[in-house]
Amino acid sequence: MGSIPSAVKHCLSYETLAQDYPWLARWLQEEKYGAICEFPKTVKIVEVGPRDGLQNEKEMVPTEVKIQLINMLSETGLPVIEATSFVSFKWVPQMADHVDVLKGITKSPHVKYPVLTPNLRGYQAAVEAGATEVAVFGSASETFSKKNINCSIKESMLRFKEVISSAKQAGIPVRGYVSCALGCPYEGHIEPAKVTEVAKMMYDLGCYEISLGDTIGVGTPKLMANMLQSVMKEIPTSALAVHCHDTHGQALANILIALQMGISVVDSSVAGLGGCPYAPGASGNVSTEDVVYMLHGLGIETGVNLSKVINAGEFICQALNRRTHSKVAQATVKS
Ligand SMILES: CC(C)(COP(=O)([O-])OP(=O)([O-])OC[C@H]1O[C@@H](n2cnc3c(N)ncnc32)[C@H](O)[C@@H]1OP(=O)([O-])[O-])[C@@H](O)C(=O)NCCC(=O)NCCSC(=O)C[C@@](C)(O)CC(=O)[O-]
Repeated sequence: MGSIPSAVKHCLSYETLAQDYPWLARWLQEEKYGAICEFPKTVKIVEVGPRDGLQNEKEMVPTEVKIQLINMLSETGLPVIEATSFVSFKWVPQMADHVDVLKGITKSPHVKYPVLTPNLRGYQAAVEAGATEVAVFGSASETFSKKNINCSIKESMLRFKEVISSAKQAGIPVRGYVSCALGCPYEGHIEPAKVTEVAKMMYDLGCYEISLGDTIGVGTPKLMANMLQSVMKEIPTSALAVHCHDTHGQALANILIALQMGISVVDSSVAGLGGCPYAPGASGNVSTEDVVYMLHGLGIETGVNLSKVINAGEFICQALNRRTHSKVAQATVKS
């Protein structure tokens, strides 16, 4: 079991500790107390910029710009690029060109291009347009569920069930999102038990991966650890991802603790673009550039070429006439 600090031995039963906090137990097992605990050797980055990053833009972003952004990102080594969403154009006008985007991109055989599908109608349209992976998106907050997808959590599960059973028949993998995992713009604090319940329902329905979203970026590492600890009791760690918005500047810290707890899938957005139209106050996602920089600095492999991501970020920022939110890009690109 390695050397356990005597202070810990005296305060707590190590067995109880190891049972309740498996990630902490792993950490304590390190021979050198104080050494950084085991991080995953590789991390899969799920790039959500073209969808989450652009969905909240007020001015319509030309379809060709979206296509060029995805094509540039496809050359960076990113394994997953969320391309668009098959939602109602009345709800999210920016994603109305979903068919043209999905059909217009040059698909790399090394990249997956999932799209959001809130219901069977969206799923069918996505598949018709060539989608080979989809994502359903639920919420741990009842109010957010109603505001975002116009139905209760219970109703959303019925919709997801339809999508997932059709997808299963077609051999299409389905990812699941749980929004408001660390707080809700309408309800405030969300109990980890509620996040766990919703995540478990989606996992049991057949989502291969559950992405836990700090939709409005209110989380802190402590909240992240508490929430993950609860969810990990029900869902294998290898099937979990974190999706952090950086509203309060906590995203990298939250990701770091998630990595220390064994999470090896991280969502991020090029140039830190983003925000959900139904989550007032939410700022952009954590930037892909900053996540890649941190991961590489930790010696974690991503397969991603940082300078190519910075170029893609520069491209989209120029197209939007916007300064990048990525600190790494700001430090690297001389304007
Ligand atoms: C879910 C619905 C469609 C329900 O919308 P609804 O109004 O309940 O559905 P409805 O069945 O009553 O239909 C209303 C209209 O939408 C149409 N419709 C119905 N379904 C579709 C569809 N799939 N695609 C296109 N159109 C659709 C339907 O045909 C009808 O058209 P009308 O008769 O009025 O002309 C709507 O609420 C919606 O589109 N919501 C999407 C909201 C959204 O995209 N939010 C952002 C993504 S979530 C997010 O960003 C968070 C995340 C994932 O990043 C993680 C995190 O950060 O936490």
